Amino acid sequence: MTLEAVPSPLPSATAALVTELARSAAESDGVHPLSEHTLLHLDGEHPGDVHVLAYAGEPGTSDLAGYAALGPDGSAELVVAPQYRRQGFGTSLLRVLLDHGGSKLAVWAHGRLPGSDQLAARLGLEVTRELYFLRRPTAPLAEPAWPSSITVRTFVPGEDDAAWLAVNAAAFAHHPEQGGWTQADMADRLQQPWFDPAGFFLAVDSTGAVAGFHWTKVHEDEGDGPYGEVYVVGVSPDQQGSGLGKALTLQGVRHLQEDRGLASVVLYVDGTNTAARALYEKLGFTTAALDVQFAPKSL
Ligand SMILES: CC(=O)SCCNC(=O)CCNC(=O)[C@H](O)C(C)(C)COP(=O)(O)OP(=O)(O)OC[C@H]1O[C@@H](n2cnc3c(N)ncnc32)[C@H](O)[C@@H]1OP(=O)(O)O
Ligand SMILES: N[C@@H](CS)C(=O)N[C@H]1[C@@H](O[C@@H]2[C@H](O)[C@H](O)[C@@H](O)[C@H](O)[C@H]2O)O[C@H](CO)[C@@H](O)[C@@H]1O
Repeated sequence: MTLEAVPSPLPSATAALVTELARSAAESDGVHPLSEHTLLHLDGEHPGDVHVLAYAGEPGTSDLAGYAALGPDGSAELVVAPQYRRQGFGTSLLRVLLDHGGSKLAVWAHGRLPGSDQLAARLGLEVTRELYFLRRPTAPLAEPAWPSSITVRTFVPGEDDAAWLAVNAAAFAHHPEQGGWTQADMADRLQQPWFDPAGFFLAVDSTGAVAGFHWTKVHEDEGDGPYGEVYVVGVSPDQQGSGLGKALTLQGVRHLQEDRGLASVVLYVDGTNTAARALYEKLGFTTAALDVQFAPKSL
């Protein structure tokens, strides 16, 4: 076993090995081990990112047994190839993450698969965050009821970027990742094949200011048939409690099931987000899976 910590950028040949390793694990586990953010950061230079590579044999060969990603904020993910499990690769990768991330480390366990709790406990980590994965099969939905003076339109790339970033930052000021999105984070996603401005809704007030948004996403080529996602819904704090979030959510889900003909819609929501969870439960979403983050136990 050989491990090496590599600062971004990752050589493209190595990135391809990591992508294949993640695909193999997802096929075996039924859960993707790496998030959209980590996959986007496999390519290109992202200052502060660290890639940890675990080789069964010599470094630099194609015999990649495991991979871990560590961001400058301490968020991390790790995956061991199915054929290399129970051989200590996960423990070794997690030790390197702890060496580099220290007390800031917050490592995801998507789907909280068997072994993740045991591995975390062995190295003194505890669950510090729960992220619920909800699903709603296509079913009739009410028309959106827009608050007075609010109209809805779709996002115009290159024109609405700054306004969206400002409302997103305000709506998610207390969110560990979403509120900190930059123009670069947005641009990464606008360039993705799944991006569709027709599925990105902006609620604007009588002055034309953006009061809220619902950005939808369609997942294709992920094994099962295509499905939609409530990718992110946000309402400006001064507009919250007026029915806008419900109207925006309805607008996007109706678009996914009626305009895009998708059989189901999913979404992710933090366990502590009582307002959003209440809204989605009311609209018929139910829990399909749970992701957790582990962090070093507080002393
Ligand atoms: C998939 C995702 O994007 S998850 C992330 C969702 N976005 C965020 O968390 C960003 C910060 N929060 C927000 O932007 C808003 O609070 C939202 C989007 C969660 C809700 O938007 P709002 O406009 O406030 O919701 P709205 O007024 O439409 O209320 C709809 C329902 O949500 C629930 N709800 C809203 N606020 C609360 C609250 N503070 N406590 C409990 N339930 C609440 C209620 O069930 C409400 O139904 P009601 O009509 O019976 O009151
Ligand atoms: N509802 C959103 C904004 S608050 C949310 O909670 N996003 C999470 C979620 O993101 C998903 C993840 O990146 C998946 O890999 C990707 O396929 C989905 O499209 C994303 O919505 O999980 C992330 C952790 O894995 C988390 O950082 C986001 O905040």
